[in-house]
Amino acid sequence: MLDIRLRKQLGDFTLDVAFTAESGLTALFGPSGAGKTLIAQMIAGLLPPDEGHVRIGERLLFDSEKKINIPVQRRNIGFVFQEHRLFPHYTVRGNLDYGKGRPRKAGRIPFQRVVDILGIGDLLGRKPASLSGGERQRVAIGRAVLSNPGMLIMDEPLSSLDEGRKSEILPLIEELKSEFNITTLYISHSIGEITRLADTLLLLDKGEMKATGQTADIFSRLYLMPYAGGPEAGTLVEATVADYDRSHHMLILDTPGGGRLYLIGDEKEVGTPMRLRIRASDVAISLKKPAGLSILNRFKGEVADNCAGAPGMEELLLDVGFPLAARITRKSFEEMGLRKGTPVWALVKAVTISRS
Ligand SMILES: Nc1ncnc2c1ncn2[C@@H]1O[C@H](COP(=O)(O)OP(=O)(O)OP(=O)(O)O)[C@@H](O)[C@H]1O
Repeated sequence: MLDIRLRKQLGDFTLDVAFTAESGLTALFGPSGAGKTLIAQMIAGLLPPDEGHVRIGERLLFDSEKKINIPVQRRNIGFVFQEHRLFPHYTVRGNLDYGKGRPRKAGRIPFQRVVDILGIGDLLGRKPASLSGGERQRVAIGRAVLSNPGMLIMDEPLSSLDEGRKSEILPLIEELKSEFNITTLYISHSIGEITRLADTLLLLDKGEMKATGQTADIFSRLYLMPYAGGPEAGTLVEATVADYDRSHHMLILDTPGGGRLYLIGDEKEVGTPMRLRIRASDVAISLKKPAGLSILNRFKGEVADNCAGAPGMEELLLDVGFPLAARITRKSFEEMGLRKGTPVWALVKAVTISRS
């Protein structure tokens, strides 16, 4: 459990935030300059807040009123930064051993298990300079986890990597998360990373918290669309595998509203839950039941809400048994005469849906 309140004035910039988060992975998301790194630094003890408190579980690390300020090295927080920051003269094993911390209540995190999950067993004798960027970052993640931290702060841990490396490491972070359940604050610009990993989302803008809550819930709040990802904004759908069409390499899922959703992908066991992301700009709207179209995903519903988006754009929230965000032109919106309650069909191409 995190319980945080921070106030800090730096020149013209005011950061004033308060939030709590259960254990699990909490993502801190917001545009450049929002104050994400400042929050991380203040929790870590690298920068003193003007006012506030930092509590992780039962440990009070900072309290301006009680004049408590535990120094950074005693806060027991593991870090992963954008660049790896490994010790160049140590081998991979030396780097992993370096951070060894006190065992947590739940016991010491097993070295071999972390090495296996991260796939770095063959690298133990090598020095960081001889590793690829992705390998170095896996070692940096391993070092942070093996320090048995009370909390992990990951500040844009994948942003220096190319897409291929990112998609290799993301599932490893997911596996570490589910296996060791370390309270984690994960800072990222990437909607894809956040929707995949985060249990709780903190949406920050200009030093203020715009929203906090369950990730899927925040992504379905229309008024947050401008903050929640710009062109990447959209909806998270929690669906369940219902069937597999092997000849078309296609998963068939049940959505919360009962409608079927088609998605390209490898076979999964019936009943497997999947979190999917549908970008608002990938949703088209029809007033009539669609026919003669290639688009497989067709959901019947109605307009639940709407608001003006960027110039020329309209943001809509559709109720199709689950909340589905759609972004269309203002021109289409007006020509179709859409308003709250208008019955519509929502269309989503199967190839645009990504596994979150
Ligand atoms: N020492 C400082 N003096 C004055 N202003 C500062 C100082 N450090 C940071 N700031 C300002 O505080 C704001 C928040 O900075 P911060 O680095 O936390 O943003 P961020 O959300 O992490 O951004 P990014 O995603 O680009 O890393 C910025 O406007 C920054 O210019």
